[in-house]
Amino acid sequence: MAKKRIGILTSGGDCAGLNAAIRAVTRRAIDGFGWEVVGIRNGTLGLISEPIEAEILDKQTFSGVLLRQGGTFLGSSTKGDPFAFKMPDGSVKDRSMEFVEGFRSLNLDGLIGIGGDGSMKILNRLCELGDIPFIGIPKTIDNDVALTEFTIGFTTAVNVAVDALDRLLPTAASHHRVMVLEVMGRDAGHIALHAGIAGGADVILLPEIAYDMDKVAEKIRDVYENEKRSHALVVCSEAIKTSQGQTVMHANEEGKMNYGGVGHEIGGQIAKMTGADTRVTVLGHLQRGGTPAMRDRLIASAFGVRAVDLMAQGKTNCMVAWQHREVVDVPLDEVVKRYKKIDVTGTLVHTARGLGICLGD
Ligand SMILES: Nc1ncnc2c1ncn2[C@@H]1O[C@H](COP(=O)(O)OP(=O)(O)O)[C@@H](O)[C@H]1O
Ligand SMILES: O=P(O)(O)OC[C@H]1O[C@](O)(COP(=O)(O)O)[C@@H](O)[C@@H]1O
Ligand SMILES: [Mg+2]
Repeated sequence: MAKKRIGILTSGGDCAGLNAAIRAVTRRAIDGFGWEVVGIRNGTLGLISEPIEAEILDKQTFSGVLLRQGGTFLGSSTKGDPFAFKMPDGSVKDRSMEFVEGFRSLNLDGLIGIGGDGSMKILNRLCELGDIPFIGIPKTIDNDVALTEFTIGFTTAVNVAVDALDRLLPTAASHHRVMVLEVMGRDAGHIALHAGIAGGADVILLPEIAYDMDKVAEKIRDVYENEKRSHALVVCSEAIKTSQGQTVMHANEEGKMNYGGVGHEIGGQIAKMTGADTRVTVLGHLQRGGTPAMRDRLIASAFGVRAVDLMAQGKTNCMVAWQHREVVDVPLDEVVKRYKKIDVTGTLVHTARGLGICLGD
C-alpha cells in the first residue's frame, strides 16, 4: 500500500476520551501502515488559519498521560463554521474553499474527524466540496449521534452526574430537602435518563416526554408522606420546557443559543406546590471534564483503529459506530439526516417506570 499522510481533527464541544481516539488513530496509522499523521489544531479553524495550525503526531506524542486525560490536546471549536464564518467586522463569509485549500496545502490524502452531530454535518459538506476522503468518529457527552449506541465522552459525563447524585443524597437527607440536578444533553435526554436510573432519582424529566407539574408534585408528596422519606432527588435535562412551554436558553458570545437554567424553574415550582425545602444544582461543564471512563477509552481506541483501517480500504464518507458490542461503519449521509433521541418505548424508559421513577407524565 502506498504511504499515506492523513489529517486528524477534533470538532465541536470537547469531552473525555478524545485524546485516546487521537492516540489510537496515530498508533494504527504508524504501526499498521507506516503512514504519517498530521494533527490539525482547533477543529476546522486550524486549516483556515494563516499560517495553518497543524503538527506531525508520532508515538512520542502519546508517551505520557494523554490516554488518561480529558479534553483534546489538539483543541476544538464550536465557532467559525467555514460555510458561515463570522468575520471580526460582523459580516458573514463563506470560507469553505479555504478549508479545502488548507487541506491540500498539507499534502494530505485523507481526513479523520472526531465530532458530534453538528460537526459531522459540517465536515461532510466540506469533504464533499473538496473531494476529500473522510472518516468520522462520533464523540459528544450528549450521545445524540444517530446510528451508534455510544459516543466517546458519554459514559464519563454520566459518571459525573451519578457522582453528583451520590453527593447530593446525604445532604438532601440531612436537611430533608428536594435536590434538583440539571444535566446537559442538548435536545436529547440520554444523560438524564442514564444518570437518573443509576443515581436513584425519584423524578427524571426529559425533553422526549412532556411533563405535568401536578404529577411531579404528587410524586414528591408521595415520597414524603407515604414512603416516609423526607428527601427526594429530581434530575432534569437542560432542554425541557418550562410550564409556560418555553426552553431556557442564553446566547453565547457568538450569539448562538445554548440551554441552561431550567432546573431553577422546576425547583421553584416544586417548592411552591409541595412546600418542600428545595435546592437546585446546575451541573454544567463539569460533565465535560475529568479522567475518561473505561468505556470511553475503550470505544475511542476501537473507533480510532477502525477509522484508519477503513481509510486503508479506500472507504470514505462514513462514520465508525458502536453497534451490538462491535465497531461497524455507517454511511455519513444517513448519520447527518437523523438525530438520536431517547426511544420512549425502549428498555431504559421501561426500567425507570418499573422502578417507580416519575417521568412527569
Ligand atoms: N467545525 C465547526 N466549526 C464551527 N462550529 C461548529 C463546528 N462543528 C460544530 N460547530 C458548532 O458547534 C456547536 C456544537 O453543537 P453540535 O452542532 O451538536 O456539534 P457537535 O455535536 O459536533 O459538538 C453547534 O453550534 C455547531 O454549529
Ligand atoms: O460549551 P458550550 O458552548 O457552553 O455548550 C454547551 C453544550 O455543549 C454540550 O456540553 C455538548 O454538546 P456537543 O457535544 O454537541 O458540542 C451540550 O450538552 C451543551 O448543551
Ligand atoms: Mg452535538
